[in-house]
Amino acid sequence: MENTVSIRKLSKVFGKNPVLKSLDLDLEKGEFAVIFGPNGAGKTTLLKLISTLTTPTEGSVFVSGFNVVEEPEKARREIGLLSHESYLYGELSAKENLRFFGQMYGIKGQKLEERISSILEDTGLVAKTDERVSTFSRGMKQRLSIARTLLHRPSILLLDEPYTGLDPGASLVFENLIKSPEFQKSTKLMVSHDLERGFKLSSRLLILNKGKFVYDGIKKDFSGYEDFKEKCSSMLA
Ligand SMILES: Nc1ncnc2c1ncn2[C@@H]1O[C@H](COP(=O)(O)OP(=O)(O)OP(=O)(O)O)[C@@H](O)[C@H]1O
Repeated sequence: MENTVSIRKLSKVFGKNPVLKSLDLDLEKGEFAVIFGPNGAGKTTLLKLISTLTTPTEGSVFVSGFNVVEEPEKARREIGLLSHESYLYGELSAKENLRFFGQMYGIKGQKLEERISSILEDTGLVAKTDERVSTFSRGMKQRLSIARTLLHRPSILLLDEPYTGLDPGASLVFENLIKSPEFQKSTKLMVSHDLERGFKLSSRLLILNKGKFVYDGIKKDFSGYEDFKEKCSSMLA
């Protein structure tokens, strides 16, 4: 099976702080993996490295075959990142924001307009299409962030604590979208502190602790969530 994320001997050092220590990871196409781990383990740093927001100290990351350091633009087109940061422009309308991001991802013309209409509908934002984002409620901004993440139909979804910032309505929109046929085939890597939700959604479970994977297994190895919690919670401290 094709690997859509391939990480080799990846290390990241901030100053004198070694945050990620020679990580290896392969994600197969369509896999839904969740990374758990204590505060400061390096989870967000790992997602930032995959999404080209920061660069490795050592090692390599390939996204759908593109080296994130050598071909960051091509790698970025493959990725949708949903995190606490909305990356939206307050002075632009919902549509203008999506146009901006769509163009950045190389989508143009009629195709872009169709994608924008469709994702605004999916996220329940049609009535807000031409309104400035600075006037949006927090929930509306969250919905638009989801739209921005999914607009270019990324093959890889990187989800950094996606539920932390989402209200129940936006959570539902998000879950329905990632379970939809369009995104079922995309590879998903989620970072979460919510063990139960992460366990339920994913097929593969990873635990990162002090910059190293201390567990890498599949959900089927456990009889259920309680079993997972019992066997793995000691690794999360
Ligand atoms: N830009 C940066 N400059 C310096 N240190 C950083 C930077 N970004 C992260 N760090 C440090 O790297 C370590 C790992 O941070 P990271 O945010 O990746 O952890 P995390 O596992 O996502 O934690 P949490 O669960 O608390 O979000 C921390 O010690 C943090 O202070």
